[in-house]
Amino acid sequence: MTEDTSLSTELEDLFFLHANSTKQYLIKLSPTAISIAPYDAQQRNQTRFIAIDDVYGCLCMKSRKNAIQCHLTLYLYTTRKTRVCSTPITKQEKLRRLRQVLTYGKFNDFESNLNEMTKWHDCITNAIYLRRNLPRDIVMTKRDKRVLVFVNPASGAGKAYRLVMEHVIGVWSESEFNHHIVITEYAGHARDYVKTIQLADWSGIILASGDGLVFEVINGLMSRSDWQEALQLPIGHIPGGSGNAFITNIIRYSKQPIMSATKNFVVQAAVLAATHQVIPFDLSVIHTCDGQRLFSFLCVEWGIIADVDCDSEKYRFLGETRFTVEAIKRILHPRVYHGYIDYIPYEDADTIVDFHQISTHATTTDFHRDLLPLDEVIPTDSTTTKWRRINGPFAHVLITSKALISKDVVASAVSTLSDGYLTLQFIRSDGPTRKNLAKTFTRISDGSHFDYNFVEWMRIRAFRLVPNDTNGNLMVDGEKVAYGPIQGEILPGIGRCMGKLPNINRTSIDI
Ligand SMILES: Nc1ncnc2c1ncn2[C@@H]1O[C@H](COP(=O)(O)OP(=O)(O)OP(=O)(O)O)[C@@H](O)[C@H]1O
Repeated sequence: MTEDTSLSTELEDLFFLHANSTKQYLIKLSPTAISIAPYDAQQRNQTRFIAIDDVYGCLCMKSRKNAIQCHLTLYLYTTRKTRVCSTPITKQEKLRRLRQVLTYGKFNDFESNLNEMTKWHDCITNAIYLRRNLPRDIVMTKRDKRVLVFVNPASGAGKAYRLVMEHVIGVWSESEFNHHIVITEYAGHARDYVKTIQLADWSGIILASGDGLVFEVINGLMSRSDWQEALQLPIGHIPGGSGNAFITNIIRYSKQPIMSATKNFVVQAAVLAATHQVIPFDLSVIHTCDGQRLFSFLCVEWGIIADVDCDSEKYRFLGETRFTVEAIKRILHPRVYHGYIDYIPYEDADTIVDFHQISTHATTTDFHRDLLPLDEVIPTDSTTTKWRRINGPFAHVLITSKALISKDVVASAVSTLSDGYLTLQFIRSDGPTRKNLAKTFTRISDGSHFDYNFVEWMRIRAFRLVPNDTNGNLMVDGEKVAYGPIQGEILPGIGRCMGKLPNINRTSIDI
């Protein structure tokens, strides 16, 4: 990494790199980096740099070995290139959690050294805060507010609580991330809770859970009369469920590699939450045949994926593997889904719709730009309306607003968090269905199933899906809803999440 000389250095002083060492280092802090150079001028070519973007926390501690010295510990979460065994030339990007202890003892008494280190601590934490580039409203009113964290002890295989205690609390202590934990006591607890919170008391909401609690909280916030203000609270996610699509999409958007091991994935999400930026994400409004209006952040499933999602509930103890087990069963014994899909194609000009311009007195019914009442037939004459119709029968129907619907299912590879459209994909059941489904499920882990011409897909703005049967599975964000006609419409960029902008020029460090 080359130093950006246009940025002024804010602090500099002499440190040891650990308590026993006698070798001194000149350490400089700038708004973007910390440089560590041997004090001996002849060794200055050994200068190393730590990007502030890689530092998630910094704490002052008394040295246990020397009564007057004070440690300044930097906590880092950084990109490193590691060699992949099978291919000696290729290097793979890995995220590593590291500590760098800087020892300070310039003064002859501990208090003076501590005062100096407190100044360094404040400057470094301020530099981290500024790199987060938070929206003005949050900077002005919420800097010292706590984040409200819901932990669902029933999530996934019942592991969310343990994961939080073992891997999240430590990261948040190191980053001095101000939070308040509520352990949910019953289904619907988080929804009830967010309906009555004082919005001004909190700087965001984090769900340590699966996607079910994310869905519940979004819908709780949308049911408030001040829903517009409520939606301004950024939502974060610690993966604790069997499906953790919300945080997976957030990390994918940041262009970080998504950690495969559960512990590493949880640490990755905890660091991201503690250093988050606020990023918009798309929601869609959904009407179900029993008169409910729901807000979806992820997908509407019909056909094989809905059956896999719903009928794998009995294998919940298997965690994420439950989906694979049920998928194999369903591919071997495929079903046919009769009905039709009406849709409005998405056009690039649609992106100009800005829901934040809706007046503060607007109700959520103002969202319905294209939807008709569910009992009214949609006219699909192409000369008079934008609506189009696709007739079944189908084997697979999926409508998504994000790229991934679970950690290893890339439903639509090009989608981001807020691109202003839904992606409709389907497979008709008039071909070799078993073979087509097997091929699709083999390649859906990276989204390349779209390369098959039997997987039809398109970008849409609104849809109505009408099954002919009266019984079956329809899922919204993994939650089962009433079976029957269902419709929805995209609400571009209306939500805010705790994410990270992709940092294309990000440089790894070497310490
Ligand atoms: N203490 C609790 N006891 C029982 N159910 C709870 C409790 N707290 C929350 N719930 C409910 O558990 C449901 C599922 O939650 P969550 O999404 O966190 O886990 P999951 O189902 O394992 O994950 P996924 O939805 O990804 O499969 C939610 O609808 C939520 O209301």
